[in-house]
Amino acid sequence: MNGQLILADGSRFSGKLLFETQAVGEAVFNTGMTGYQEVLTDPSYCGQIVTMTYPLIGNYGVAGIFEQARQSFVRGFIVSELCGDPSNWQNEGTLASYLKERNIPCLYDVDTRAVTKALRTSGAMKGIIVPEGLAESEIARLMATELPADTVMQVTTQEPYDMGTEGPHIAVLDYGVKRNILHSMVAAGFKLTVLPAWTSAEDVLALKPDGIFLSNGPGDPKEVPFAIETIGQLIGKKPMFGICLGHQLLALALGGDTYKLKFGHRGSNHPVKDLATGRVYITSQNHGYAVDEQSLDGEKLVVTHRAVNDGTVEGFRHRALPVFSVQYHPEAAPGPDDSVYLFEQFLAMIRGNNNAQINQPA
Ligand SMILES: NC(=O)CC[C@H](N)C(=O)O
Repeated sequence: MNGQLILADGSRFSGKLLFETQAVGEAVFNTGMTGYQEVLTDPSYCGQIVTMTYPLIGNYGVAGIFEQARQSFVRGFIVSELCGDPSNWQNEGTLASYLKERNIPCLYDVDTRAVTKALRTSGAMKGIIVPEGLAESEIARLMATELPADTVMQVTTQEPYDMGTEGPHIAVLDYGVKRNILHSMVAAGFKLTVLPAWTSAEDVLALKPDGIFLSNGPGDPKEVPFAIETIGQLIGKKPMFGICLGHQLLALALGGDTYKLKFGHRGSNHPVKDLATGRVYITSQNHGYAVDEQSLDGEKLVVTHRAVNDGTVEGFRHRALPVFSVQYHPEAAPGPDDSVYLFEQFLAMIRGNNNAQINQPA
């Protein structure tokens, strides 16, 4: 069945619908050559229609080990060639059946290069996926649908749970945490209690944790004011580490500001410079917002990492307190593991070395 991706600026891109469906979301693009299943299950994509720029998707199939959350939260998936004949020793099925079983709207055989050029030129914007021939009045109605603002509440865990058996105890505030962040922390030597996003500062501290972790997650950080307030109450009480949405919320809680990037950073090969050493790391990223450098209080905070492509803030730390965060994803999945050392840096910080700056061995 033929279908279309229609963007809010009126541009239309044709393709084939995997099954009859309609979808509304923010249209974005991801430049990863692999990792489509991790993208589909990364809760940070909640509410978005993701276009994969790599022209062949599905070529190594799907497998349970790649899942990053209890379910997919993407609103739609746009690909060029959808491979129906995967080959990989871990393969458990085709991407097409995976998408159908989970009811994830997919438009394939699309000129994804044209979609990406449109989003790069005009910026990320609302998009809809519709069957060809849908009445224009219905298209206008779908396009007018409000995008949800409560995405963190949709993705966070409903109940606390524990992971790991030994090491310092970390309270993880789950705003949409990717499983590989949790696995990376357990591998680094932490014991975790993962908490719903709405957990109060009092309840976090009642666990007597050795440190607090602020997770990645979907949406505009300013749409989660309760999290900013809770983080504000926790700063200085325990060592703290934030990733992606956690980094943005930490900046807001410290009096800084965030803004929306034109088309964001999504992919597995984004260069980031560590400003202390001059070393460049290749990182996995997925964000549409960034911390405004000018808004950070230079007396208290120092920018530690910067994106090489556009110079935006990729990390900062507190000058006096054991508090730091990064915009990129050190756990990768998919992507290079250049930055997993940050979990060890957090461990060293908790063990009392507040100025821990552990760099990846040469
Ligand atoms: N991966 C993330 O945590 C994304 C953070 C935020 N939702 C953004 O788009 O910027």
